[in-house]
Order: sequence, then structure tokens, then C-alpha cells
Amino acid sequence: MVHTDLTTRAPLPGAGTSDPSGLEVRDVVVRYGGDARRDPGTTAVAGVSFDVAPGDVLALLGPSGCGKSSLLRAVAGLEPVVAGSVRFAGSDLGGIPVHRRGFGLMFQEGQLFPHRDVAGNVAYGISGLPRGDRDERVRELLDVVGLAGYERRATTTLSGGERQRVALARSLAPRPRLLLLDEPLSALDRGLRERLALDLGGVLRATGTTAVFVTHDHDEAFTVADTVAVMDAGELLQVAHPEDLWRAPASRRVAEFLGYQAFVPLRELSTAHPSRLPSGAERSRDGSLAVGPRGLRVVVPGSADGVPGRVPGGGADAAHGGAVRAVWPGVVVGSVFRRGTTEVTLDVVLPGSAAPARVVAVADASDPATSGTRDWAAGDQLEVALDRSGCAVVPA
Ligand SMILES: Nc1ncnc2c1ncn2[C@@H]1O[C@H](COP(=O)(O)OP(=O)(O)OP(=O)(O)O)[C@@H](O)[C@H]1O
Repeated sequence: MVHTDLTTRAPLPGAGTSDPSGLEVRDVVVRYGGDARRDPGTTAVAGVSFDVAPGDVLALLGPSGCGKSSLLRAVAGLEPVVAGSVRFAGSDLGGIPVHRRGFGLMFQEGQLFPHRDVAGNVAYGISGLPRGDRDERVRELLDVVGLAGYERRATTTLSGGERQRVALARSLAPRPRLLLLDEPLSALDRGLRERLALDLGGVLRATGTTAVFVTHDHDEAFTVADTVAVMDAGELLQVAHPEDLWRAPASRRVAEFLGYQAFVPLRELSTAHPSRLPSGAERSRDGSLAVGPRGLRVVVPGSADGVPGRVPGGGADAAHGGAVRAVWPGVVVGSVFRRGTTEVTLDVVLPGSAAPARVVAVADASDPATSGTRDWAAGDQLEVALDRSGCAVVPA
């Protein structure tokens, strides 16, 4: 459970009460360069507060350059904290050097020692243990990361994914009271990253490790973490459990970063069937409907899904299955078949905007009108229908 500080800043969505036995970050500022008189330098982290309770995994998620790594490095003690504080288990870590914080670190490139074999790498931080205990711990950790029996392998013979597993085992070996991971999977290809993200989440939970995990990939953050903190331009925008974050982004900026692709002012949608809109829509007439990556479905004009009596140009919203019956015409830009679904890119003029928005709509495989129709060409006319299960409401 992650909590945010309520005392010095406006309450952040997802805020709660503090647990002093874990990590407490309060109003932390990290700045590079500059001088006291003329040059203010670069403020990479602009007063961030969050907590991580023992055993929890927090993902710091945000675009490149938003300050994630700087914040992580400040927690580690690798960057000076210009203002604010970092505490762990109730103790202020100001002035405590990196190696005396009891934290583990893992980076994008595992940086294994090439002259040591796998066991030698994993055992690096526990050389003080008696031989038998050390061997047992190495065996146990290699088992946890799915590399049982790899002790004597040279690290130069490992794949990228195996190397990162060894690096993870090495960073867990001394039982760090906090593990800090900076984009540990981003050097790997997509398929491997997805598999390893699942494994990483499993390993951190199985070992009860308290961790802060930096990533720019929201799928990865959602897979690995109990709680996700969304960062932008040095500030935290929202801290929430993955499902809550996805269901209720606190702002359009958060929604955009999560991959919501278009925004329709709620006042532009008919009030005829408010119960068909995502929960909260009927209470937030000033907000927008955020359309997620699965928030639009392809409708073939004239198909069974086409609505007799539909208002031309969109806007009708008769209840129909899971969809809000808001249907708008679009011009196909292209389509791809991915993971069993056809994704069609179209230009659609959505309500509340004069210019066409480029959106992706999915063809429903269970819909006879659209399944199997994979050869839509640029310029074809289609329609898109909102699917409320793929939409969220965001404040204006
Ligand atoms: N050593 C440094 N000296 C000067 N500026 C720096 C330094 N390190 C980072 N910055 C700047 O601080 C800001 C935040 O950088 P940071 O690396 O923390 O972001 P990030 O979110 O981790 O980005 P990425 O995902 O690309 O690694 C950026 O504007 C960056 O240029």
C-alpha cells in the first residue's frame, strides 16, 4: 500500500495515511547544475512525496526525461536531495551514503562481472556468509528466478533475459530492505520483456521484497507493481493501484500517458442513456470521455450493428449490448492484424472537435459483420462505435 503526503501539498489522487516502517519520501527536490545567483539549473524532481509500505512494489511511471531515474537515484543516495527528505523505517537517510542504506540496485544493463560465473555473480553481495549458507542462498535464488542449475555457467554465454535474471538474483541475495530497479527490462525485446515482467512481479512477491521500479512502459508497470505513481515534468500526477488508475485517470494528461487515444466532451454525448456511459459520467457533465485503446469498435455501415434511425454524423446512443450507441463515420488509414484482432486506424471527426482525430478501432472477432474482414484499404468508409468498457471519465 502506497500513501502520499497530505501535509504540504494538495492531496494527490490515491493518497492515504503513512506507514513509518517503510519508505517515506517527502517533498524531494533534485536539481542539476546551476549556481546560486544566476542559473537555476535543471529541476529534475520538483517536490515529490510518496510512501511504500513493507512488501509493496511501487512503479514510477512516466515519459522520458520526467525525472524518474533522478528520483530513484535520490532515494538510493546517488544524487543529493536539494530539499525534502527520504526516510526508511523511521530513520532519516540524509547524509547516509549509498552503501550504508541497505538498499539493492538493479539497472537496465545488469552489469554482471564477466570474470565470475553465475554463482560468483549472485554471491557477490553475500561473501561474508559461511560457504554452505552462501551456496544454499545462491541455489535458492537461481531457483526463484528460473535458472536452477546455472551456477557454473559463464555469464558471457547467457542470453539478455538470463543475464537480467542473474542480476535480479544478485541484487536480492543480500536481502535488501528496499530494492530499486531502474528500467531493468527495457534493453530486452518486447516478447521477452512481457514474460520477464510477469516473472519479476512474481519474484518480488514471492520474496516479500519492498521495491521501487522505474519504467516508461505502462503495461510493465501494471504487471509488476502493486501501486503505480505517474510522473510528469518532475511531479507526481497520480498514485493508485493499477486497476483504479486505469478506470479513473485523474487528468487528461494521465489518461494520455496510459494510452487513452481520444477525448469526447461529455456534454456532446446524449443524455438519453446515461447508465450506458462509464460510471461517473452522468455526474461529471463537465468532464470528458477518455477513449481507451479498446474503446472503439469498427461498425460496417449497413450491418446488423448499424442502427436504423441513427443520427447521421454520429451522436445517437441507443443502448446496444456493451456499447454506448454513439456511432461516427470514419475514413480508413490502414489496418493490421495483431494478436487475433484486426486493428483499424481511421480518421474520425469526434463530437466537440472540428478536426478529424486519428484513432484505432478494433474489429470484434465475434461479430460476423467485421470478423474476417482484414483487408480494409486506405480511403474505405467505416463507422466506429464507442464501447463503454474501454472508456473512462476524466475531469475537464
Ligand atoms: N547528470 C545530469 N546533469 C544534468 N541534467 C540531468 C542529469 N541527469 C538528468 N538530467 C536531466 O534531468 C531531467 C530528468 O532526467 P531523468 O533521467 O531523471 O528522467 P527519466 O524520467 O528517468 O528519463 P529516461 O526515462 O529517459 O531515463 C532531464 O531533463 C535530464 O536531462
